[in-house]
Amino acid sequence: MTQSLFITATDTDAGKTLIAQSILRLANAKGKTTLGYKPISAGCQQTANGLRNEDAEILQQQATLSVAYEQVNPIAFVDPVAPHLAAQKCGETIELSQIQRGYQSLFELGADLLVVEGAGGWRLPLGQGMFLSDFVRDAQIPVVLVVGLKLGCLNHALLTYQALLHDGVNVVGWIANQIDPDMLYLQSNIDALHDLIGVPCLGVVPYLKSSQSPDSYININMLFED
Ligand SMILES: Nc1ncnc2c1ncn2[C@@H]1O[C@H](COP(=O)(O)OP(=O)(O)OP(=O)(O)O)[C@@H](O)[C@H]1O
Ligand SMILES: C[C@H](N)[C@H](N)CCCCCC(=O)O
Ligand SMILES: [Mg+2]
Repeated sequence: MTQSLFITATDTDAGKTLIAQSILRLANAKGKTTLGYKPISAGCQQTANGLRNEDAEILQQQATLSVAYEQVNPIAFVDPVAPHLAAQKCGETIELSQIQRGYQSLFELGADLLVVEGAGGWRLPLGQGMFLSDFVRDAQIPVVLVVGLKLGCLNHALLTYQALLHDGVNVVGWIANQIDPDMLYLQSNIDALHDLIGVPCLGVVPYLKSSQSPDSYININMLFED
């Protein structure tokens, strides 16, 4: 049975891709078969093969099962902005049904783990009164919340956690990810997050040099039954 996970965060640039690829690597190392899904990307390069987004390429490369780029990332925009605004500029609308179909087709491949990376934060607007969170809620995908550790993250983390609970999704855990190398009162902030968020912490990732891996700071054992 496929275990799906949706990686959300307190904000864009909080570390969703860093954590998503780490979870894939850790699952691969346990002998699991894996797939990644980045339903919507904004911030793409135009290539001879079409639009390509770095996050989606990373997820595609880390997965053990090989699928076409368009399956990993069906909806892509050039401009690195809110996707529904990029869509508007192109005269397009983002369809929830396309996101759902893409998810279903990957799910049916039967990997042990399917890691889905959001875009921006939890309540990402898709336009027409819809949100990416609607897809996650309806598909009942368990959620991991990445908290980008920087000043202001307590409010962002709590608002996101409250919205997740309000939406009735299964929050399997949260991961603290230090994105500000000089954050003051770092440990006190992490302690406050432990107090505020009522689900397990799956890891605390320090600020990393580009050559360093987050893998040893993350524990995925509780994501799997065996
Ligand atoms: N712990 C860390 N230490 C150092 N740099 C980090 C850390 N976490 C993330 N970064 C860097 O911060 C940037 C944003 O991280 P990342 O791309 O994972 O965020 P994201 O939440 O996936 O963003 P988006 O919303 O664009 O998908 C990247 O350059 C990444 O390498
Ligand atoms: C371009 C960026 N890196 C992300 N892919 C998209 C972030 C959208 C944020 C929308 C918002 O909540 O304001
Ligand atoms: Mg990302």
